[in-house]
Formats: sequence, C-alpha cells, structure tokens
Amino acid sequence: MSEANSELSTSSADVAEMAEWCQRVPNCTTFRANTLCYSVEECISQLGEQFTKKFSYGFEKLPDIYAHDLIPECVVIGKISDDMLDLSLKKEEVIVDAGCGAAVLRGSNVYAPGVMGMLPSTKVNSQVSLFADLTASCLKGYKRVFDSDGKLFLGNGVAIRSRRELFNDASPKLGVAVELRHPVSGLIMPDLHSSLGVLQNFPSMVCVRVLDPKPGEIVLDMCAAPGNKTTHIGTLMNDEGLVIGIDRKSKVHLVAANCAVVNLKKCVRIFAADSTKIVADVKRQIEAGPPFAVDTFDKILLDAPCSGTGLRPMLSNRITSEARTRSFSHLQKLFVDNAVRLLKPGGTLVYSTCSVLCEENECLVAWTLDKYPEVKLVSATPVIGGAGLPGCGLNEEQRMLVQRFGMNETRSNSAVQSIGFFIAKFVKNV
Ligand SMILES: C[S@@+](CC[C@H](N)C(=O)[O-])C[C@H]1O[C@@H](n2cnc3c(N)ncnc32)[C@H](O)[C@@H]1O
Repeated sequence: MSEANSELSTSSADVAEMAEWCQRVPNCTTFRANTLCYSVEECISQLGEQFTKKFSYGFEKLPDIYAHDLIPECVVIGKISDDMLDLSLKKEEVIVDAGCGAAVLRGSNVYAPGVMGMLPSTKVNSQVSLFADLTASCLKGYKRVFDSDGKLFLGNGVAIRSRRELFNDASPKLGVAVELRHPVSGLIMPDLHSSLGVLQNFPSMVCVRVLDPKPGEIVLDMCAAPGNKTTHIGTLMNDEGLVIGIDRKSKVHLVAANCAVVNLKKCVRIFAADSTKIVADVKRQIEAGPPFAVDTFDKILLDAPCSGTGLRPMLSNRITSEARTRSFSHLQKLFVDNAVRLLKPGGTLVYSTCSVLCEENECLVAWTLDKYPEVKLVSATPVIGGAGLPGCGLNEEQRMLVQRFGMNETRSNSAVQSIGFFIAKFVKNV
C-alpha cells in the first residue's frame, strides 16, 4: 500500500453509524433456487406450500414470494404482516445467547445449543416468549425470570424440548428447542434440509453474477467453504467446465456436501490448501490440485475471510475490533497476490467481503491497483449496491465501479435490504 493509503481507515463517526445500521434486521429473506433441479416457478410454488403447512396454526395470508428482477434465481420472501403477529408477552420465557438471537430475528427456530435459560414451569408445547441476552450475563441453565437491561424481545414460539432435556440429561443438546411462530421481525425461513435451494444473502448472489461464470470455463474459488458461492458458480456453468474450490482441511467436506445436495456431479473439484500459497513455479495439471501454474484461470472468486462486520443483525459488538481488522487486511493482500498471478491474461478476478470497513474493501482495491499495474478495475455489473466510500483511496470514477451493500447505498436500485457486503471486479491485462 502507498504511504497515503496506509493511513486511510474508517472514521469513528462512520464506525458509529455502521454499528447502528448493523443492529437492524434485513427486510426480507432471500433463497437461491437450485436451478439444476427446479425451475424458479416450481421453487416459488413449493415454498408457498411449505409455508401454508407451517402456518397451519393461524396465519391468513402468506408473505410475498417472488423472483428478483435482476437476479432471477433469487427468490425473495417478504415479511409476515404485522397485524397477523401475536407479540403479547407469555408467562413462560426462554433466554438465548446473542448469536442465536440474531438468527431468530432472521426467522430461525431456536436450536438447543443457543438456549441459556428456561423456567422450570415450561412444558413441551408451552407457549413461550423469546429474549436474547445482549450482555452475555445469563448463565447456562438459568431458571428464574431474567432481569436485565440487555434483554431483547425476539418474538413468541412453542417449546419443543423440556428444561430437563436441555440442561439436565447427559444426551447431546442438538435440534430445535423452540419453534419460532411470531418473530418481531416478521421474517421467516424455509425448510433448510431440501434440494430446492439454499438460504443465501442477496449480495452473495450478486457477487457470483458479477463473476459471470460460463459453461466450459476454468474457475477458481479460493475461499470456498461452506460452498454457497461454489455451488452457484457450478450451477451457472450448468455443471460443465472446471471449478476448483479451495478451503481449509477442516471445512472442505462442507463444500462437497453442498455440491451433492444441489446435484453438481461433474465440474467441481475440491482441495484442502492454504490459498495464500497456491502458486507453483512450474507448469502442472490443474486437476491435480494446488499449487497451480501462473496464468491458469479464466475467472477467480476471492470471497475473502474478513471481519464479518456486515453480517446483521449484529447483537454483540464486533465492529470496533481494530486489531482483528488489521490482521484480516494483511491476509487479504496475500490472497490477492496469489489471485493476480494465477489469473490468465484477459481473465476476471472478483474480490468480495461481508465487511463494511473500508480497510478491507476500498483501501484493499486501491492497494491492489497500486501494487499490480497488470490489473485494472472494471464495473462490477450487474450494479445493484451503492458506490464505494469516498476518502478511502479510490477516485470518483473508481468508486462508481465497485459496489457496496449496507449504509451509503447511494445508487441502490434494489428493494432488498440485506447484509453489508463489498464487491470489486478486476481484469488482468492481455
Ligand atoms: C467468507 S468465507 C467463504 C464463504 C464461501 N465463499 C461461501 O460463499 O460459502 C471465507 C473462507 O475462507 C477460508 N479461509 C481462511 N483462510 C484460508 C486460507 N489460508 N486458505 C484457504 N481458505 C481460507 C475460511 O475457512 C472460510 O471458509
């Protein structure tokens, strides 16, 4: 990074605004249809049937379910209307940790590991009010009414597990503990165990559309697990060509499992490796896995490990951890270095993060352009998010080429308000 760029960082006013934005919940649920097995229309109709069954306990009207006009495989599921929600407080309460609370606000049931407290009077099938403990002060197994300023109401549900099953038995604490019925956010999630498609944040789908993989191409997904973007890439390629997915040894099985679920049988090869060290000095067979020779790939997705500060709702404060961010931008530069070398002349590199901090986004792009004259920044089309932040190393023209989801979505033309995300697209000179 040049001297000037190295001093750039997200200002404390921006950080405060971002922290406030990150506490808000997205305004819909997004689901990527598995178009290898279903048409988007079939997918929408099956989701409608699923929700009709799920809502047999009393909702009169399903939320809107429709395909996004610019990303056709993206199925948008609207909110349950407020007038159908029963948000009256119940006698029984269940306390969950902040991570579980964030998932509940996005429409998830409560899974057993997230439960911190439950009253002894709660029975299976009891109606319960759900609260998140934002202070991390509720001890596991708490059995009284939790009295705290950091107690956030999440909605109402029905207990599926008893207190004894959750805290006393020696059996493993897995599975659904409380079925969510009336979330304050109005958001619901479809059944997750299905080949119909995957729950995926909207900008993640845009990111793969920006990469624009085509059947027959040779594509590298440098940070692939759990494989949501790998399966999207393979699907857009109609399972023809070669997609190399790389991640850590402990995670590559997730990518393989997700490929199997969506019925990708031919084009994806998965390898465990460190993507900061995958460039070989000599020519090698691509199928043999890393390291790879320079100038090998038509397209590379670098969905980099990052601070995750765009993920929302964020109920615990991760955004001020400067040390973490610094270590991520160091790692991100090592990935970029490998990516630029592995890209064929004329090839495309897409860099993305789910961070809202400019150190991991605009500054990283400015550093890349400064360090590698052989790549140029091009428009990250389809452009749906806002422009890059000013004052972070990119000039006016360059700011318009990248896209940023989250606060400052100045040119956003999508009604979907999702997580914070950043996408930049580079092409290597021929
Ligand atoms: C943002 S996540 C990727 C999400 C994935 N692209 C998806 O859409 O499902 C970043 C990933 O980078 C992986 N990672 C971190 N360091 C790595 C390294 N040195 N080499 C390869 N992968 C790494 C992490 O294990 C994590 O799965």
